[in-house]
Amino acid sequence: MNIRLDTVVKTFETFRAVHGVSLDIKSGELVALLGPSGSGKTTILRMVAGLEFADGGQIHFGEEDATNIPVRDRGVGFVFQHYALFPHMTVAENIAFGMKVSKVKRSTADIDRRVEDLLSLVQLAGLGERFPGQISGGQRQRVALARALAVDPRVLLLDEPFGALDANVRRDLRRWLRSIHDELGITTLFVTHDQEEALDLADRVVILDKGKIVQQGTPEEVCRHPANAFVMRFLGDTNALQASILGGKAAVGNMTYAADGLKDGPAELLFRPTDVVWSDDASKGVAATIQRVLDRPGSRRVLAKAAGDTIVEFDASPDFAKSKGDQGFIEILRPRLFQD
Ligand SMILES: Nc1ncnc2c1ncn2[C@@H]1O[C@H](COP(=O)(O)OP(=O)(O)OP(=O)(O)O)[C@@H](O)[C@H]1O
Repeated sequence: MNIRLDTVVKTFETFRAVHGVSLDIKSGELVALLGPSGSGKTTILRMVAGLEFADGGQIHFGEEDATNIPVRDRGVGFVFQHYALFPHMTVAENIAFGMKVSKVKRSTADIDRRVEDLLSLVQLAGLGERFPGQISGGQRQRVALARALAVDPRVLLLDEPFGALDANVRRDLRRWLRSIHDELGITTLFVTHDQEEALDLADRVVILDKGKIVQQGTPEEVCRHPANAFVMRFLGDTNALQASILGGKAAVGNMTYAADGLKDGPAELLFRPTDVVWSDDASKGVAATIQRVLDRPGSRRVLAKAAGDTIVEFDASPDFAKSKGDQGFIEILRPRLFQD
C-alpha cells in the first residue's frame, strides 16, 4: 500500500518539530528517514503509525485519509529499538500475541503454524520455547520483527531497530532485513541516524534536517549528487576548503575550478577523502604539506595542510611513501562547490 504525507506539520507546545513534510512512499518500497538527532524522524514515523497526530497536513494510506484513523485500525506493524518483548512469555508466545488479541480470529492450530512459519522466516526455527532473556540482542530484534509481521501489516515501521546492537550484528541484520523485504514486499518506513544503514537498506533515502526534508533520492542519487553542503557532510567524511568565486570561477589557493552558476563571493569546496590524488604537478592541484600519515589495514590516511592552514585528510595506497614535511599538490577528483 502506498503512503502519502502532504505538508505535514507537528508542533510540541511552541517547538515545531516537523515543518510541512511531503513524502510519497510507493507500495512495496523501503524508504529510510535519515537525519541527525532531533531532526524529526521519529515524530514523522509516529504520525504515520497513528501514535501522534499531525496538527497540519494529511496522511493518506492508499486512497484513504488516515489522518484520524486510530492506531489499532491502521494495519501497521512496528519494531522499535526499545519496544521490548514480553519477558515472561516465550519467543513463540511473543510472536503469537498479536494474533491472539486481534479482531481477526484464528484457530490455535493456525496460530501455531503461523508462528512456526515466522520463526523460520526470521531464521530462529527451534528457538520458540526460549524466553527473551535466553537469546541474543540480535535474535530478540528478529523476534520483534516476526511479532510485527504476524498480523499481516499493510505497512511496517521500524525505528532504529538495530540501534542497540554492535556494528557487525547490525550489518548482518540489515542485509537480512533487506532480503526479508524483498521476499515479502511490505511497504516499509525505516528510521535511522546511521548513513551506512540507510544506504545499504533503502530503495530511497529521505534526508531530514531540523524537521524539513533536505533531499530525497536513491542511495546513488544522494551520494553522487548531494543537494547541499549539509547532505554532503552528513553522508560521510568530507574535507572543506574556502573558495572565492569570481566570474564563474572558484579560486582555491593556487587552483581555479569551474563554478558555473555561482554568484561572486565566498563558497566552500567540499570533497571526499577518497577523491584525492597526490601529485608533484602544481597545475593539477592545491599546494599541500603533509602533517601525518596514519596506517589502516588496506590504505594510508594522510593529513595535510592545504591552501594555507586548512587540514585535509585523504586516503592513499599502502605504498604511499611520503611523510611529514613533504610538499606536493592534492588533485581533487570530484570537487563540489556550495554557497549559502
Ligand atoms: N513529546 C514531545 N514533547 C516535546 N518535544 C518533543 C516531543 N517529542 C519530540 N520532541 C522534540 O521534537 C524534535 C524532533 O524529535 P524526534 O524524536 O522526532 O527526532 P529524531 O530525529 O527521531 O531524533 P533521534 O534520532 O534523537 O531519535 C526534537 O527536538 C525533540 O526534542
